Amino acid sequence: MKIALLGYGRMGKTIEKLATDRGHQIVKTIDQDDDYDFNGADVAIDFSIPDAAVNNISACLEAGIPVVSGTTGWLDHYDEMVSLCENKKGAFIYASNFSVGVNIFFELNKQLAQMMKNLQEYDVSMTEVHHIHKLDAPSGTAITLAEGILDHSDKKDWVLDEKETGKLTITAKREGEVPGTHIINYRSEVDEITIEHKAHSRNGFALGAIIAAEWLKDKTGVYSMKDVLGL
Ligand SMILES: NC(=O)C1=CN([C@@H]2O[C@H](COP(=O)(O)OP(=O)(O)OC[C@H]3O[C@@H](n4cnc5c(N)ncnc54)[C@H](OP(=O)(O)O)[C@@H]3O)[C@@H](O)[C@H]2O)C=CC1
Ligand SMILES: O=C(O)C1=N[C@H](C(=O)O)C[C@H](O)C1
Repeated sequence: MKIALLGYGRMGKTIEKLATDRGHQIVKTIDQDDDYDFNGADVAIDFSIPDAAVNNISACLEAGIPVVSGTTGWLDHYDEMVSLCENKKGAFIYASNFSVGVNIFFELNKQLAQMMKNLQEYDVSMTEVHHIHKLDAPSGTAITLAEGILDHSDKKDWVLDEKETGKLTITAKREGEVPGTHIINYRSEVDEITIEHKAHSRNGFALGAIIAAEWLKDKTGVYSMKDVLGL
């Protein structure tokens, strides 16, 4: 498979290594200020920055190239990208987190939230920990987890680093080179339940994105990692 990488930072470079090991070819890396010449790519993978994701995804869809995006912090424009993909009869997957483990964790989180739904004595909160270079907070993964909780809760919204009655608190910590840790805690006066996903490196995110690209290459439509993994 011929891959164009949009964004050639920590994730772009990790994907390059793992994709090459799987027999794929990186035919183009597009970083800031590059033009959108995809050099015959079969598929594009975007791990760039929040401000660039919409232009990058649009350029792929306009060029008829299936696109996998893992960039976080741009989701106010998600519906526009879905419409563009449908208009162009293109192919598009976004995931806040491509690792298989986190996608299992998303399902576990929803099941736990469902079980805790009527147990008013427990208060739920979330903590995410990432490296100091991360531009957005809370993480995209934390927002997906929060949506999974809010769907089964009296809480109406989430708040970042604050406590507000009726809202889910997400605490975002930035420490050293932490690849990504997400913790959900249900606490009552008598006990607490905690579930945690801790990435040991970026390899899980990168491998998941490559698997998504392999899966998407010959399809049209808008998909999620749930479709890719059959969850
Ligand atoms: N969904 C998932 O599974 C995961 C998502 N992420 C997300 O992926 C994104 C990238 O993370 P990471 O690799 O760590 O970040 P980096 O900062 O290491 O890489 C981002 C790269 O994008 C480049 N860039 C800037 N502007 C553009 C542009 N217009 N077009 C293309 N590239 C551009 C930057 O170039 P320059 O340095 O020159 O500005 C940089 O090389 C983040 O949003 C992060 O949250 C990360 C891990 C997993
Ligand atoms: O910026 C990162 O590094 C990560 N970003 C994603 C997010 O915002 O959820 C996924 C992962 O946690 C690493």
